[in-house]
Parts: sequence; C-alpha cells; structure tokens
Amino acid sequence: MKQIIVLCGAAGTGKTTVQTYLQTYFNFARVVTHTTRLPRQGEVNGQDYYFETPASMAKLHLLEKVVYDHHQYGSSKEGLARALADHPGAVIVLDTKGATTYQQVLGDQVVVVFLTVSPTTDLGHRLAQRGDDPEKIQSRLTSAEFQRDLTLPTTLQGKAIVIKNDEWAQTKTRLDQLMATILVPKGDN
Ligand SMILES: Nc1nc2c(ncn2[C@@H]2O[C@H](COP(=O)(O)OP(=O)(O)O)[C@@H](O)[C@H]2O)c(=O)[nH]1
Ligand SMILES: Nc1ncnc2c1ncn2[C@@H]1O[C@H](COP(=O)(O)OP(=O)(O)O)[C@@H](O)[C@H]1O
Repeated sequence: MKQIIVLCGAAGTGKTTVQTYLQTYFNFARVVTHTTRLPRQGEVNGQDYYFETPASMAKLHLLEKVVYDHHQYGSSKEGLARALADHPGAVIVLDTKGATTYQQVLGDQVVVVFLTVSPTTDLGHRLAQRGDDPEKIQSRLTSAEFQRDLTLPTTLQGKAIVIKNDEWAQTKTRLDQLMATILVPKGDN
C-alpha cells in the first residue's frame, strides 16, 4: 500500500519546505489542493494550488473542505489518486482539521506529521522572510485557525508524529529516519 504523508501545523512551521524535501529526495508526489485565496508572489496555479473562485470551488468533488483564515481550502480524491499513480507515495499539506479527516477516512495508509516550533521561534518573522504581505501576515497570525493549529489536537494525539522544526538540519535527520521506516515494505522490518 502506497503511503500518504499528511503535513500539518501552524503557518510558518515548515510544511511546504518539508513537502518540497520529500518530493525532491524521495520522489513523493505533491498533492495539489484547491483554495479560494489569492496566489502569493511566485505561486503558480496547478503547482502550488489550484486557485479557485467560490463558484468554481462549489463545483468540485472534494474529499474534505475547510475554511481557514476566511478562505476555503479543499482536496479531491482524484488529485490524490493521480498523485499516487506514478510515485512511491504522496505528500499533502492540510490544516489539522483536514489531517484528522484523512486519518479517520484513510487509516493506516496515512502518516500524519505535525510540525511545531519552540515558543521562542518567531513564526511572523518566517512568514515575512518568505515574502508574505505584512497585512496578510497579521490576518494569518490572529486567525482562530492559526491559533488552533499551534497545538496538536486531541484527535491526533498518539497518532501523529511530532517534529519540532527549529533547526532544519535536525528536521532533515528526523525526516530521513521516518522515510526509512515508511519505505521498508511491511514484513521486512
Ligand atoms: N483541510 C485542508 N487544509 C488545507 C488544504 N490545502 C491547504 N490547507 C491548509 O490551509 C492552511 C493555509 O494554507 P496557506 O494559505 O497556503 O498558508 P500557509 O500555512 O501560511 O502556507 C494551511 O494549514 C494548509 O495546510 C486542503 O485541501 N484541505
Ligand atoms: N528550520 C527552519 N529554520 C528557519 N527557517 C525555516 C525553517 N524551515 C522553514 N523555514 C522557512 O520559513 C518560512 C516558512 O516555511 P514554509 O515551509 O513556507 O511554512 P508553512 O508551509 O508551514 O507555512 C520559509 O521562508 C522557509 O524557508
């Protein structure tokens, strides 16, 4: 069974960075999800997200859908199937609500990774370094969903792997260890 790695955690904790690492070094397929938010500078339709209007979003057949910081986000079964078809596994970035749905619906096929940082790490600074618009950073950091996703929800406790992404070198080591366990076929370990 091909595994689906679900990355969740608050904005700036490194979900997209980890996703790119798993794509580049383990050939896992990025599952592109849908959103009604506007593209950030450098984001490409179909690569980072499928950028939708509320009307086009309503027509999609989605596995799950959430509202995060006033915008809709959702992922499709078709997108997941496409990603898995020609790759050893898939990696998808979701909020903790979506991660819980995936864990409940897909069970053992899903490995949930919750990314966090030490309280001393300034996530606003990371978003600014990423080039986010200052007004959007303010909205994001004060949103109920951002605040919620700073903490592992009870629905994922004991089920998610928690990685503290303060130092990238340590995160990379943890990811390499995790991938070594995921890529060993069951029965061989
Ligand atoms: N449930 C769910 N969450 C999603 C989906 N796509 C993206 N997200 C989450 O939506 C939140 C906002 O994403 P984004 O606007 O890209 O901001 P970022 O977290 O600062 O990179 C993040 O927690 C993502 O993980 C989706 O299809 N479903
Ligand atoms: N361990 C780390 N130390 C410092 N900066 C990091 C680290 N991991 C990621 N970043 C940077 O933080 C910013 C936010 O990371 P990103 O992966 O976009 O987060 P998310 O997708 O969770 O919002 C990016 O500029 C990224 O390069």
